[in-house]
Amino acid sequence: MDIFLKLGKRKGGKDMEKKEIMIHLEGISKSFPQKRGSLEVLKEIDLQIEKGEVFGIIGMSGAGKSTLVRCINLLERPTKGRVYLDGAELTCLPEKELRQQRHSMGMIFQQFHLLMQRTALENVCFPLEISGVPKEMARARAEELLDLVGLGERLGAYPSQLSGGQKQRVAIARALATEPKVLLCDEATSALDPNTTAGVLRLLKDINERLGITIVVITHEMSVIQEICNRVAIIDDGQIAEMGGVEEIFRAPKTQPGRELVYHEGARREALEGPMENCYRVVFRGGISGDPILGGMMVECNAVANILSGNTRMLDGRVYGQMMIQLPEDKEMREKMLAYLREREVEVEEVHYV
Ligand SMILES: Nc1ncnc2c1ncn2[C@@H]1O[C@H](COP(=O)(O)OP(=O)(O)OP(=O)(O)O)[C@@H](O)[C@H]1O
Repeated sequence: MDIFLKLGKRKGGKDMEKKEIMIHLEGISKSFPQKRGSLEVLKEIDLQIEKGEVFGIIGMSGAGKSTLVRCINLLERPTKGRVYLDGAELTCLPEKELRQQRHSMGMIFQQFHLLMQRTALENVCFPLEISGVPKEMARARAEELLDLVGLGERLGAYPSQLSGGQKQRVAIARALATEPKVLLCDEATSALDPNTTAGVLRLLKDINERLGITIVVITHEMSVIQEICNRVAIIDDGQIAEMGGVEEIFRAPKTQPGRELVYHEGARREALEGPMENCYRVVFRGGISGDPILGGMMVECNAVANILSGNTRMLDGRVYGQMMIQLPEDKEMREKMLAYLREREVEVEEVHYV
């Protein structure tokens, strides 16, 4: 298998770069038998995740995200296709060797899955003990990892004595115990409040940067993707609808599932509010509080835009603002206003619901 992916020319003008691939899914399909026939949950998924990147997989409920992540570590056997990890095919391995390879993939879950009768330290020691690491060594490594996740002072605490965010930190330390190449995160922050979520995401990013571990983030929340991922695949009905850089997809999603996730965080507003006329999504560099471009447009054109919603996002260290606006019915006036925005390098796209 070719484990190098040619990326082509990048924005900064760098020449062709070769990136090594950590996870390669080739034509993955998965069906579950039903009383009558079968349910096709994944359909011919092709995906390459580079070494050292934080890759997001996003989709609405039932899209097949969890099944996909379980096919990566082969907790679920794909019906068709091959899975490669760091150049080695996993799908052809006998169960014993596969168990060995699974140590290269740590996983964390929404519900933490900690052993409630064991302390934080014992939870982290557990995978080391079952893989035969001597007790003292396991303990030393577990202490080091709990320190890394900010719980160096809570080694003796039981899960019931820890907050949700702390439990997830223990789970992260446990997942790192076997020194995996990849960390799979299945809705790891979905049970946490926004502040705790931000802390856990910062920790994951830090682990990615410090340890160079490839991270795969499964989520239904675009804000999670925007916070830490480099690239994202949007899954819809068991297929990849769209894939690309997070910034690129935020600025101009190309597919309907992509637009629903970016514009409305996955809520199907169309069904709730019905179509609207003359509505546009505008994306500004530098956030929406900086240059008063919309104000300038209204003064210059002597017409009013109805501001329907707006927010600011930080993507890869750069600030972007997005707004949903409604422009006047008069076509000539609308075009004048749109031209004003486009001249100022604001990205504008007509939307049919907000
Ligand atoms: N073991 C199974 N047997 C039968 N059907 C399954 C099984 N696992 C998943 N499914 C079905 O596959 C579809 C996709 O489920 P999956 O959990 O992968 O989606 P998801 O995108 O992770 O959704 P959610 O975020 O709601 O968990 C669903 O219709 C689900 O009922």
